Amino acid sequence: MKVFVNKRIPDNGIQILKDGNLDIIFQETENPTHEEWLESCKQADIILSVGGKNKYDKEFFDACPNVKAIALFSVGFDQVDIEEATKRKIAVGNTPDVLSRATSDVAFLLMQMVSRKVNYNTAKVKSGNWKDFHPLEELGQELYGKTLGVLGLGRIGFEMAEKCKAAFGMNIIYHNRSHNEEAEKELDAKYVSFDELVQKSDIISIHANYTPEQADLFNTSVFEKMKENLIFINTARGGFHNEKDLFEALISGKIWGAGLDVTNPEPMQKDSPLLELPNVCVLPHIGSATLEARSGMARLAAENVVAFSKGEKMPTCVNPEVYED
Ligand SMILES: NC(=O)C1=CN([C@@H]2O[C@H](COP(=O)(O)OP(=O)(O)OC[C@H]3O[C@@H](n4cnc5c(N)ncnc54)[C@H](O)[C@@H]3O)[C@@H](O)[C@H]2O)C=CC1
Ligand SMILES: O=C(O)C(=O)CO
Repeated sequence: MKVFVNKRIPDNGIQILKDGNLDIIFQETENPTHEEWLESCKQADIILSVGGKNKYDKEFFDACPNVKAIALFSVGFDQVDIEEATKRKIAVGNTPDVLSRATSDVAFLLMQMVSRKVNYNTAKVKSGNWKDFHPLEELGQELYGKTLGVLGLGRIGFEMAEKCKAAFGMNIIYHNRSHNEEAEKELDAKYVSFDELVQKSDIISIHANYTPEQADLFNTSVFEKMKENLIFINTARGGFHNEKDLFEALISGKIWGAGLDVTNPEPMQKDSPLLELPNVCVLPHIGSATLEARSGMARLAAENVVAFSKGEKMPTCVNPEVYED
């Protein structure tokens, strides 16, 4: 079978594909146009897909009837119309668990960077604007004993809550599709409604899976209900927050600060007004960017490809219904 790999992935993944006797098609150009990418997809039976830019929807499946499976190099699968893929019996795999530590580390890091305005303060030193010690300047806020609100307490949300509890003795509240009994037992996490989460949290960290129905979930009417000291952290997907509304909430003092690893659009425009604010820290979607996580992702994605090519079930399949008769 032919597998199309649209970006270079760690060597351990390529080795697994070679050992699985797959015929590998690599993307020839560094920044392919949509048409160039689509042409390569048309030749493949399986796509090993890196990045969130390429969408796998009805239009794509119609254009590439030969494609039988998609192995994503990500745990998030919002770039795929899963319902449509399942209808066509196209198996979709993702890369859970191996990146939970790295991604929750980034959420934890952003929370601390924002709480002490690290971004702004390092820029101050670099620009020569560090003048003198002042008792009233550059005051941050401490995180000890605060309430962390997790939206989407799954694999990554759990690890973020665990770190916040261990490091800062935080109270954990969460809103999820269902109760997370492990978190309730081990972290004393309390299930709350979305409204309660918004009103009671000192820090909100988003770790839910994104769907288009949740676009702009965090908008002015939601920011208005938050505490004034609220630190907003999004490492899930940029579509969850409305960037303009977030900016307004920050400059009007409705909330205190924001740390983003994901933006809408990505990459963020370099003239985004958010980048001018002292209590904001933006990272370029680096949640899973560690050697360890990326090699785990390469392994899982390649194993999904090989399993599918042998007629076996993908080990980490998003839509296992495709294997039912
Ligand atoms: N910044 C980065 O580099 C990375 C970002 N991510 C993002 O993190 C997300 C979460 O990953 P995992 O923790 O592995 O997924 P998961 O599936 O283990 O956890 C997500 C949880 O969110 C819940 N959920 C979904 N929609 C919800 C809603 N509207 N309200 C409340 N709860 C909701 C689900 O029930 C589930 O418990 C991914 O889908 C991806 O978008 C993942 C890895 C790296
Ligand atoms: O895995 C994901 O969903 C990412 O966003 C990148 O690792």
